[in-house]
Amino acid sequence: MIVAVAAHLYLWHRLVRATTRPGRIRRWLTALTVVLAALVPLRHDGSPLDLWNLCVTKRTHYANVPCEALPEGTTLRRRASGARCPVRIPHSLKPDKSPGYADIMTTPGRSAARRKPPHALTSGPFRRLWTAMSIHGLGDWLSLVALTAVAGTLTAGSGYRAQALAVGGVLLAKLLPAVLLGPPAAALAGRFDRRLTMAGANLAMFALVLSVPLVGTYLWTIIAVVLLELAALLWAPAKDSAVASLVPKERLTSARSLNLLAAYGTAPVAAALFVVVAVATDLGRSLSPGFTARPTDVALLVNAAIYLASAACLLTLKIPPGQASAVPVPSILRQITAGWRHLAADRPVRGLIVGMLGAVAAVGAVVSVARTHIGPGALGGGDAAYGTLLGAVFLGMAFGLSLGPRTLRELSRGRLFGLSIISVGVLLAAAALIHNLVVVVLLTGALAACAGIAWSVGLSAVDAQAGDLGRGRTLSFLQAGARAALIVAVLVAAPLAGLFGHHVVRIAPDVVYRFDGANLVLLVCGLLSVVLGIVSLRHVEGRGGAPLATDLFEALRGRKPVAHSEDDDTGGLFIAFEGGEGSGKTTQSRLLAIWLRDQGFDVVQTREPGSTKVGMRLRAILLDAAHQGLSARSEALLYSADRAEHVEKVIRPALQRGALVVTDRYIDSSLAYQGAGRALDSSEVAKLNEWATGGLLPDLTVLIDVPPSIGLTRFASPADRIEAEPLEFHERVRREFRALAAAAPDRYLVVDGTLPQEEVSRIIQDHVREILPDPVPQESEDSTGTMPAIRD
Ligand SMILES: Nc1ncnc2c1ncn2[C@@H]1O[C@H](COP(=O)(O)OP(=O)(O)OP(=O)(O)O)[C@@H](O)[C@H]1O
Ligand SMILES: Cc1cn([C@H]2C[C@H](O)[C@@H](COP(=O)(O)O)O2)c(=O)[nH]c1=O
Repeated sequence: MIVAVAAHLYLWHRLVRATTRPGRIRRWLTALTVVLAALVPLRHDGSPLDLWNLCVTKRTHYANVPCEALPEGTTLRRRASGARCPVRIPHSLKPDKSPGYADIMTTPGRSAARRKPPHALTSGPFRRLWTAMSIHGLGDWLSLVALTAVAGTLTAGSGYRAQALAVGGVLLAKLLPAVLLGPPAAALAGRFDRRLTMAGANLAMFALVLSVPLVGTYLWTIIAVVLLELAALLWAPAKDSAVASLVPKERLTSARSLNLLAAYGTAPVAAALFVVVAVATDLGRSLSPGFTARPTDVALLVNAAIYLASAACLLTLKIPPGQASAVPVPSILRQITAGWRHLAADRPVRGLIVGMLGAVAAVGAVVSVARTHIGPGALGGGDAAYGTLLGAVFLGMAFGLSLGPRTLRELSRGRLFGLSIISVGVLLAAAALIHNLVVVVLLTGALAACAGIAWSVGLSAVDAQAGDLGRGRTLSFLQAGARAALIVAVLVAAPLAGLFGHHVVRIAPDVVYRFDGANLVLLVCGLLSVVLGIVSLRHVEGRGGAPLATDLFEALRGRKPVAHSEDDDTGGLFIAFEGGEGSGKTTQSRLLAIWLRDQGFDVVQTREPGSTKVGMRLRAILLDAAHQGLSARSEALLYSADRAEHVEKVIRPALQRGALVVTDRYIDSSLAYQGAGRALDSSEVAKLNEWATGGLLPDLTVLIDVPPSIGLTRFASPADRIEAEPLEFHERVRREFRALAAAAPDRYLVVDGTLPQEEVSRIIQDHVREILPDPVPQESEDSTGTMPAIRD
C-alpha cells in the first residue's frame, strides 16, 4: 500500500515536471499532486496507471534486455565509437535467436510506444496480489534484520565469541532450508490451492515471528527461523503460479519486473523501518521509565503485523482456483553442477562466474559479522546503527545493480568487472581498519554498490554466453551459486570472527587499537577480493588495448580509450567482420565495401588469412586438410604471422592514407578459434596478436552470429581443415565471439546472421553510417560555405 502510494506520488510529480516550467504554477501543481495522490483510489483501473504508461514509455531504456522482451518494431539505438544509430528489432526475430542483440541503449519510436502492451499493474487483481507480495517482501527483509539483531540481543551477556556464533547460526538457519528442502517443498506446494497456500504461509509466519519475543530463547529463535523459511518455500511457487494465472501473456515481462521489485526493492525500506522502530523504541524508553520493551522485540511485533497484513490482502483477493505448477525443481547442487559444466568450459566466463560469486560472498561476510562489528565490536553502535549498516548494504547493492551496465561506458566491460571486484576488496579492507561508524556505513554502501555493478556486468556477459543453456537456466545457476557462496561465507566468517574473539593492541603507552574477529574477517575478505579481482581481470581481458590505468583515466573523463597502437594518427576507419563458418562475413564485407565506395570513400577490402604474398602461402598451409594434427601453438603462430604481414603491408598503409579498411576476420578469430577452439590460453593468444599487430584494433567489429549447425550447412565445397572440426569446436568458437562482443559492447555490432542477407546488410549499413568520417574535409567545407548558392 505504502509502495503503491509512493509510486502514484512519483508519477504525478513526473507528469507535473514534464508538463510545466519551473515557477509558482509548478509549485502549486506539485502541492496538488500530493493531495490528488492521497485521493487516488488504488483499485481504480484508470488514470494513474495510464499516466504510468505515459511517463514510462516516453523515455525507456532497454539496457541488456533480450530482444524477445522488446515490442516488435522497437527502434533501438546502439552506441559505437561514440555514435548512435537506429536498428529495428525485426518482426521475424525469434526468442531463441536473440540473446545479446539488445545489449543496447534504446528509445522506442512512436510506433513502439503505441504498440506497447498495457502495464501489468493496470489489472486490478494483479495490483492487489502485487501489493500483498510487496508487503510480504518487506516482512521477509525485516525478519532478516530483526532476527539477526535478536540473536545478538539474546546472547549479549555471553561475550563476543558467543554473539558472533549466534548471529551466524540465524543466518545459516535462514539459508539452509532452501538448499536442503527446496525440491520437496515445491512439490508439496503443488498439491494445495495457491491462494490458501499463500495466505496460510503468511499466517504461519505471523505466528512464528510473534512467538520469538514471547518465548525469548535463542534455541526457539533458531527453530522459528527454520520454520519461517519452510513457510517461505511454500509461498514462493504458489505466488509465481498466481502471478501467471492473473497476468495475460503479453504483460508477463512487466509482471516479472514488478515481482523482482517486490522481492528485492523492499530490502532498503525494511532496513529503514527497522531503524525507525529502533530509534522510536529507544526514545520511548528514555521518555517513559515504565516502557521497557527492547527495540528488537518491537521490530518483531511490527514484522508480525506486516505478515498479517499480507495475509489479509490475499484473503480478499480472487485468484482462479488451482495449484502451483508441479514442475519438478532440480536440487541446488544439480543446478550448480549442470550450469558450471555448460558455462565454465570457457575461460573468460569461468573468470566472470568466480568473480561474481566472490562479490556475493564478500557481501555475505559483511552481513554475517555486521551485528558483532557494530554491537560489542569496535564501532560501539546499537540496533539503529545495525539497521543503518544493513540499509547501506541493500541500498548500495540496488544502486550498483541498476547502474551496472551504464557505469563508465567507455571502459571495456571486462575491465569494469575486474576493477569493481578489486574496489570491493579495497573498500572492505578500509572498513575493517577504520573505527568510525559513519565512515564504515559509507564504505559499506560503496562496496555493496561495486558488488552490484560486478554482478550486473557479469550477468549480461554470462547471459550472452548461455547459448542453448538458456536465460532462465543461467539465472537459476547463478542464483543457486550465489546461495552456496553466501552459505560458505557465513560458515567461514561467523566462526572465524568468534574464534578470533576480542583483541586490543597497544600501539603506544596511551594509544590502543581494537582488532576483533569481525575486523579480521573483513580484512581477510578484502584481501581475497583484491586477489580475485586481479585474477578475474586476467581471465576476462580477452584482447590488447590501452594500459589499464590510461584506459580507466580516459573512461573517468568520459572519453574513449586511447588506442595503444603504433600509429595513433591514422585518419581512416577500420572495420572487421567476424563470425563462425558460413555466417556470411565474405558476402557482407563485400556488400559493405561496395556501398562505401558508392558514397565516394577510398575502401580497401581485405581478408585473413591470405591477403599478402606470404599470407597466401600461409593460408594454403593452414587450411590444407592434409595438415591435420598441426599443433595448436604452430597454428596460432602462423595465423599471427599472416596478421603481422597483413597489418604492415595492407591495413596500416591504407589507414595512414585515410582509407576505410574492411577486413573479413581479424584478431577475434584467433581468440575464438585458437583460444577457445584449441583451448590455448586466451590471454597469451591476445598478447601474441597485440605484438604482431602493434596493438592495432578495429574501430568497429561486426559479429555475424549464426549457430554452427546452420553455418556449416551453407557450403557446397568440401570442408577445409578447420571447417572439418567437430560441432563442439565450432560451438566453443561461437561462444567466445559472443563473449568478446559482450565484454566491449561499444566496439561491436552483433547481427543475427540467420536473417535474410538484405536485412543483415541494412542493419550493418545503418550502424556504419553513424560512424563514418565526413567525406568532405573541413577545409573544403569552409571554402564551399562562402560560395554563393546555385539556384535553378
Ligand atoms: N543471410 C544469409 N542467409 C542465407 N545464406 C547466406 C546468408 N549470407 C550468406 N549466405 C550464404 O552462405 C554461404 C557462405 O557465405 P559467406 O561465404 O559469405 O560466409 P563466410 O562467413 O564468409 O564463410 P567462411 O567461414 O568461409 O568465411 C554463401 O553461399 C552465401 O550465399
Ligand atoms: C583469421 C583466422 C582464421 N581462422 C580460421 C577460420 C576459418 O576456418 C579459416 C579461414 O577461412 P575463411 O573461409 O577465410 O573464413 O581459418 C583461424 O582459425 N584463426 C584465425 O586467426
